[in-house]
Amino acid sequence: MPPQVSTDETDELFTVAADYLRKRLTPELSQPKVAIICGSGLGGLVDTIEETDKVEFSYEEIPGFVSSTVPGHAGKLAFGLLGKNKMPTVLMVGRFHFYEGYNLKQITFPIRIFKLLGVETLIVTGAAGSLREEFETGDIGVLSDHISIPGFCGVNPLSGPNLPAFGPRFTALSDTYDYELRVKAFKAAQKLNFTPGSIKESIYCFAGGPTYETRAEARFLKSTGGDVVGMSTVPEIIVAKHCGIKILGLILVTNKVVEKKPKSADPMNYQQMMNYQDQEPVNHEEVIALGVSKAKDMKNLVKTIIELI
Ligand SMILES: O=P(O)(O)O[C@@H]1C[C@H](O)[C@@H](CO)O1
Ligand code: HPA
Repeated sequence: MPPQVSTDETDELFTVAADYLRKRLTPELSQPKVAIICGSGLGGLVDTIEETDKVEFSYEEIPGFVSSTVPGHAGKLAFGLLGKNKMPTVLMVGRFHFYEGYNLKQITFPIRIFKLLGVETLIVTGAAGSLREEFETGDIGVLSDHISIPGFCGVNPLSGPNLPAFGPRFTALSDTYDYELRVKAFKAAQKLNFTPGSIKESIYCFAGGPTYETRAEARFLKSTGGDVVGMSTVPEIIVAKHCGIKILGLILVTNKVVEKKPKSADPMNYQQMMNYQDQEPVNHEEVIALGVSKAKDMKNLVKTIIELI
């Protein structure tokens, strides 16, 4: 049974967890340069590494890791070589979410382990709902910025004592999303002949979940300037930025966020105007199914980006 994480114990556990993994890996795999976090339904990204090289650890066996409790998040760490350039890579096949009851230190614990192992680039993937007409289901968003709704209320993974070994007390987030990596994402999409316009720069709104948005919340989020909304991604990105890892965020648009009222409603017909039920509510099964159906595109995209690094 691995030690359980409490916020106070976490600091020493970074070294314990990194040593645990290092001791069980070949020198080639124990110093990954790239880490990938697989979002809902995107666990298939693990197939981008060759089966022959792959070494996997279930989260339950790694000191300090909590468990993935959400369907579509397998709960294992996979090490291997990825792409033609055989990039040493670690994949989190399944992530942790705030709404699972974990604190932000627990959710972001793996990021500092990656830093200790030598990771220089983090590719975060996730599912998100579209807040904009022009963001269609199945589109891929390349994150250019984010808005952390919990962050405005002081819910931030860097709250509490700073860990100077990893980074400064105050971290600027104005240039969080690496320019070169964003360009590489678009180059890779072009190389793969993705439909023009199906990959777009996007601003991600982080909401705590697990509830999807009310119509009024959706309207509020649209007014903030965000393009997509999801329940993850930002905590990991903040901690990666704190410790100087380069970041690329890739979002799969799995659904459209609810509309205020039916578009077709006749303003003179109160029965139509008050009937909000004509849009199917979003559900997690649909989110996973979309992820699985786009898995091949996401895999090819990530692999091609890494070959351009
Ligand atoms: O882990 P991600 O952000 O990919 O998953 C999204 C957010 C919730 O976990 C879930 C809701 O359907 O999908
Ligand atoms: N809202 C929040 N999180 C999500 C959504 C959504 O519509 N879709 C996938 N994750």
